[in-house]
Parts: sequence; structure tokens; C-alpha cells
Amino acid sequence: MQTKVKMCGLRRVEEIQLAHTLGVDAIGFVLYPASKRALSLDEAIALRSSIATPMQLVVLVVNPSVDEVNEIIRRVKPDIIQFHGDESGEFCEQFAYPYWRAVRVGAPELCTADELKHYMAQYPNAQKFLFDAYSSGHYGGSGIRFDLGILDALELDVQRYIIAGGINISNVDEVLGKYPFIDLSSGIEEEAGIKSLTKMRDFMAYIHAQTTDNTV
Ligand SMILES: O=C(O)c1ccccc1NCC(=O)[C@H](O)[C@H](O)COP(=O)(O)O
Repeated sequence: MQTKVKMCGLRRVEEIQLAHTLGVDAIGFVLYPASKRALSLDEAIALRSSIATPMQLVVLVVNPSVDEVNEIIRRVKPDIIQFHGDESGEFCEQFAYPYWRAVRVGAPELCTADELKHYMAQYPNAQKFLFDAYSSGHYGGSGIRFDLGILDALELDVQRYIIAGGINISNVDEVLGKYPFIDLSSGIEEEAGIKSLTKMRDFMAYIHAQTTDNTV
């Protein structure tokens, strides 16, 4: 199985250009002011021009207003909006724009497979569900993992899954070959908000080597 990769929280032109060179499938801009990886709207607009196809731009938001989302759509023109806060299904669907719904596994009322299924049913048009680890006090990018076993019980189309939460080069073997799309942020950083170009290169080289080995 070919594994797609999203790298989240990029903030510098050299990170974006390297991601493209390495064949990263999607990058994320964090438009959430409380994050150490936050970009302002103007910064996101400026960096947008550094992104070349086929790499997709995902803009990540946490509990935005309707006006903020409309402004992001109009001015940043992301390929996808990733709702990573407490947004309702009704809220996410109103824009009729491609979106991914983050599912913070382990949050109150998101602990069992039935609870996850019930939650996901509220987002019928989500292009994908990005499963991340719940961390009290943080919405994401916390480097924390969750027990993937809970996903086995969901019996949903795995093609709609993205696995996130504490993925790095040392543990990515646990998801390779099982899930088609993975997401990571802190696992390729020097410090919060600064990606390590070396870790980005090493991670993608490792993924490609594993994929090649699996198909021989
Ligand atoms: O990255 C952030 O700072 C962030 C802040 C608030 C909400 C979401 C955030 N990141 C979302 C992502 O898609 C991260 O890649 C995901 O949480 C995984 O992060 P990590 O565990 O560090 O790999």
C-alpha cells in the first residue's frame, strides 16, 4: 500500500519547497493563534504562492467564526479545510467546501468505537477523518499517540482515514501498510514551530524505502 503523507505546521518557504521535492502529498498551515506553529492570515497568503502542485494545502482551524472561514477560503484558497476544534457537523458542512474532520480519540465522549461512530456520523460530507490523540489543554500537535486498536472496530472505509498523533521515524512502522494516509508535525521538528529539514528528508526516505521493500 502506498502511504500518503501530510506534514503539518510548516511556516518557512524552505520547508514548503523541501516538502514538495520530497513528494509530500499535503502540507498544513495552522491558522490557530494559540499554536506555536500559528500563521497569520497574511503569512498564509504570502506562503501560498510557494506551494506547487500536486502537493495539497490544508488549512487548519480551531473553533473559527463563519467570517474567518469564508475569508480563508476566499484569500488563501486552500485545497482543504481541517476542522480541529469543537466545530459541529452543521458548522463544517455549511461552507460546501472540501474539509477534513479531526477526531480527537480519547476526548470525553470519544473513547469507545460506538462514540466515535456516532461522532463521525455528524460529518457526512467530510472528505476524510483525521484521527489524532486527545490531550487535555491542547487541540493538536502534541506528539501524543493513541491506541490504534480502537479504529479496527469502526468498520468504516479506511480510505477515509488519516492517522496522526505522535508519529515519527521510530514508530511509523506501526501504521505503514495498514493506513493509506498519515500526518505528523512534532516528529519532524527541531523545536515547536521549526521543522527540521534533516528529519523531513530522513522521514520521507524511510517511508519510500519501506514502500519499495514491501512491493518487491
Ligand atoms: O500543530 C498544532 O500546533 C495544532 C494546534 C491546534 C490544533 C491542531 C494542531 N495540529 C494539527 C495536526 O494536524 C497535527 O499534525 C496533528 O495534531 C499531529 O501532531 P503531532 O502529534 O505533533 O504529530
